Amino acid sequence: MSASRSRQAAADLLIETLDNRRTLDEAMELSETYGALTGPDRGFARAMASAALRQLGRIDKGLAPFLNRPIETAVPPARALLRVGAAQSWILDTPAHAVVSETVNAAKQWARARSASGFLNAVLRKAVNDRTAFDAAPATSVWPDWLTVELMTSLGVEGASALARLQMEEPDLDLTVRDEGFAEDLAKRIGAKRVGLGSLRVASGDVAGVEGYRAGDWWVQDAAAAIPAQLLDIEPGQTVFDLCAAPGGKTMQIAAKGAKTIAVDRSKTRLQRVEENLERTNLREAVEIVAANAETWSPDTLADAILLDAPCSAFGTLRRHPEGAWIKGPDDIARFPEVQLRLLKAAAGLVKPDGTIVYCVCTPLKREGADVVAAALKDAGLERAPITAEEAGPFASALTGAGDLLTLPQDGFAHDAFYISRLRRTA
Ligand SMILES: C[S@@+](CC[C@H](N)C(=O)[O-])C[C@H]1O[C@@H](n2cnc3c(N)ncnc32)[C@H](O)[C@@H]1O
Repeated sequence: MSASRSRQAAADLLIETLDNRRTLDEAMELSETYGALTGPDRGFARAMASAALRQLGRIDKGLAPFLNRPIETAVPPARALLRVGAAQSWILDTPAHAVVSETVNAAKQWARARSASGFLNAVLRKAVNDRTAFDAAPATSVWPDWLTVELMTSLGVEGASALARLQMEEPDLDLTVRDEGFAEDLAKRIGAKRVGLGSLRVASGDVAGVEGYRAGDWWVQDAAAAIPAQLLDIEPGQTVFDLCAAPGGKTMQIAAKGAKTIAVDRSKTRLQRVEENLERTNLREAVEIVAANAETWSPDTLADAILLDAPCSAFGTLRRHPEGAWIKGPDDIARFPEVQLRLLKAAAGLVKPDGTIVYCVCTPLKREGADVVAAALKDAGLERAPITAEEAGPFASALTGAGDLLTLPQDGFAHDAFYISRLRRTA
């Protein structure tokens, strides 16, 4: 019974994400079937849903030979259970008899799926014995076709393929340590590897169980996401604006360097996360939190430095949030370059002459990275302050000819894809 409940919960998570266009984190909050599970059943349900989302396009290609209609035409519970069954067999190596019997049982016990149980049984019995089409599907078919074209246009065929292969692996957990001086010691105690510019890496798992969580000694932040704030080169006491700050990963880095930090975000809900994160890490007093649109916000003083982590398509974080490839479409991401350019131009007016702006986006799409920076350099009173190989350290191979960073799998260890440019106000 509990084995089939975990299959039903995994399928429910897929319906919440793919049909109702929510993130997997939101789905796990909302799904009552998932919420009712405990212990290993809950962990297995999450693992099945996560594996299915991570390789969704390949799974659909793998199932296609056993279906006489496109999978999209199946009713949502049947479609979701098919994908859950395939993910168990082809990715999680669940024994064939358990895949078929427990996934079909899940359908029989689920009113909305009951009528599809015979169909599921027939398809899954074939699928567990034949993964040929799944194995033959190219890595880039983890994404919908339109996104593969987008990523190939920005990164080339090999670059996009490398990103897709990375998405198929379960990512580790990266931590940023509040007090850099304790990083080495903490790394030893929790058995972490040092990666990037001072991040610690542990296997993914229960975050709150890692030593130092409650004391606020560290926070979760991908090794590439930790770079932008490091490039600000802040002196203690300087005024730094963190525009687009929530949930506050980079705000904490800036505050931990002793800067007078103003964290601006237009989402009051997301600013609550900033507040919680600052409280937990004992950095709350160093930061003023402002709910405002950074395009029109007019503070009393100019900043010594600004970090602008602009809203973006977030396709550089698909290995952590693979559902992003399926719940966003071309129309959802079309507006970003204009918004990013407006925010960058606004930032140029908020920093002192000679002051630094670090612009970053967690996407490898050229039109949200290099193209936005090129447009701002034309008429926003900014010049590039190229990032040096010494500053980039293990990310040096990610430096562009112009001195920006585009962090991709080429750096030799897995991390998110970010575009980062450092600019200076000229007058
Ligand atoms: C990529 S996230 C920022 C992540 C954050 N810097 C961190 O490291 O944790 C982008 C943020 O921009 C905010 N945002 C989008 N448009 C904005 C605007 N016009 N003004 C201020 N914040 C904005 C969103 O609410 C979102 O929280």
